[in-house]
Amino acid sequence: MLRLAGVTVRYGGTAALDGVDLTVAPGERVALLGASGAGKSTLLAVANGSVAPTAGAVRVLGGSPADRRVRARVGTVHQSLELVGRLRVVHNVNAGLLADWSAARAAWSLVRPQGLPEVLAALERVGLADRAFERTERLSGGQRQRVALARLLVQRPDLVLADEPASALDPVLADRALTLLGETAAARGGALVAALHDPALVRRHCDRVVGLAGGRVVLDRPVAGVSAADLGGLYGAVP
Ligand SMILES: Nc1ncnc2c1ncn2[C@@H]1O[C@H](COP(=O)(O)OP(=O)(O)OP(=O)(O)O)[C@@H](O)[C@H]1O
Repeated sequence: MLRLAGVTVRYGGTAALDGVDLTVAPGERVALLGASGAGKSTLLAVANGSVAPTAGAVRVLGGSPADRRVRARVGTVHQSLELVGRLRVVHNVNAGLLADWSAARAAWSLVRPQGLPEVLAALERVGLADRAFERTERLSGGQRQRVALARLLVQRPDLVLADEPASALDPVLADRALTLLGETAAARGGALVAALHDPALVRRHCDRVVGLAGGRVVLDRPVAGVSAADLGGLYGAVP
């Protein structure tokens, strides 16, 4: 489903990833943990093809992550959300369907939202049906995070990548968001890889923990085998 072999990403003198080997199988729910700057976002960016490795090889769903057909099957909740603030919520959610559409249909969707029943159903699932026609920039940070989640739901990807998808959500909504991400991956027999900081969410929603430090994998274990001391090692102190 996802395979990184000896992947290094350099930004000038900094190695954001340094010789990372990682294989994720269908059905797995993997939590990426690590301190700020450890390389979590870079690993997700390499997996969705938005960053090319300086060295090493990446295979996603049997192909290259740069391949347009592969990218259409990979859904990402970005840390920066990647929403267009002046567009209405429905238009941003619609973008999850774009890969399946012709250019003409995509352009027309900006005038008249296409796939509306699906879009509204996704907004209902994230608790935002009543904000569907509002300008996205008027929503709170947590509401915007749920718009990005709804966009991923309508995309129905095989591989779900999420970069701190619950960082702006209250505990109940965070739990719901992780449930939806896991269900979305499971619906297509896929996998979930999520950068998370909350150990409680990790324990409830993931099977495996991959810990990064300084761009290297320093921990790779089933979640049941991860101790508070392991987490302390990743973050420099026991949380
Ligand atoms: N576009 C970039 N240009 C230069 N350096 C970058 C860039 N993106 C990331 N880096 C560097 O790569 C390293 C890893 O960054 P990354 O964003 O992957 O960490 P992270 O674990 O996701 O951190 P956080 O938890 O703060 O989001 C950091 O040292 C960062 O400064």
